[in-house]
Amino acid sequence: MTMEHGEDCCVKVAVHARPLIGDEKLQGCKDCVTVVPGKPQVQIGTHSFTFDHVYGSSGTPSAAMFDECVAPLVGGLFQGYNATVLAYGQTGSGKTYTMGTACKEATHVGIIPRAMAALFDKIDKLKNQVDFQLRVSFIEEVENVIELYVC
Ligand SMILES: Nc1ncnc2c1ncn2[C@@H]1O[C@H](COP(=O)(O)OP(=O)(O)OP(=O)(O)O)[C@@H](O)[C@H]1O
Repeated sequence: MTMEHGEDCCVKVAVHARPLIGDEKLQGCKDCVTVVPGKPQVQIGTHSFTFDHVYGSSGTPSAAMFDECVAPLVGGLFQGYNATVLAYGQTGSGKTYTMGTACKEATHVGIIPRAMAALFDKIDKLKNQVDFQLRVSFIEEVENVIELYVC
């Protein structure tokens, strides 16, 4: 698939490469994806792939990912822009972890709780000037069953 990217494109693609997890280490798996330092690029074998953003497994990628990719979209909501953030990847690649809907570790806060905190922070600052109405829906596919929650 070819996708135009850059400042002018309204679709941005960020990659979050996760480290090997317990079972993979036990099975002797080796990391095959290398994040190229200083570039939004991953290397697999001799092939390089460039994206809008690439985050490795060190540091606090979800904080940087939120600040660079999602915070501007939360700001845009208050200027009337719509935005969608979706996680795509094969099973076990880290979508739930990255989005933060299964936060078990206090040290890892994913994209959704960060977006909610930023949203309510902004609402709190503007609440004396504007009335806000919030509607939340949450959709998750679990073993081919789609669950939709609307609050
Ligand atoms: N960046 C990361 N650092 C450390 N562990 C991670 C990271 N990303 C994912 N993991 C771990 O990898 C495993 C799989 O991640 P996760 O459940 O988020 O995958 P998924 O893409 O949502 O899978 P599925 O599509 O099957 O629901 C989990 O044990 C998770 O804790």
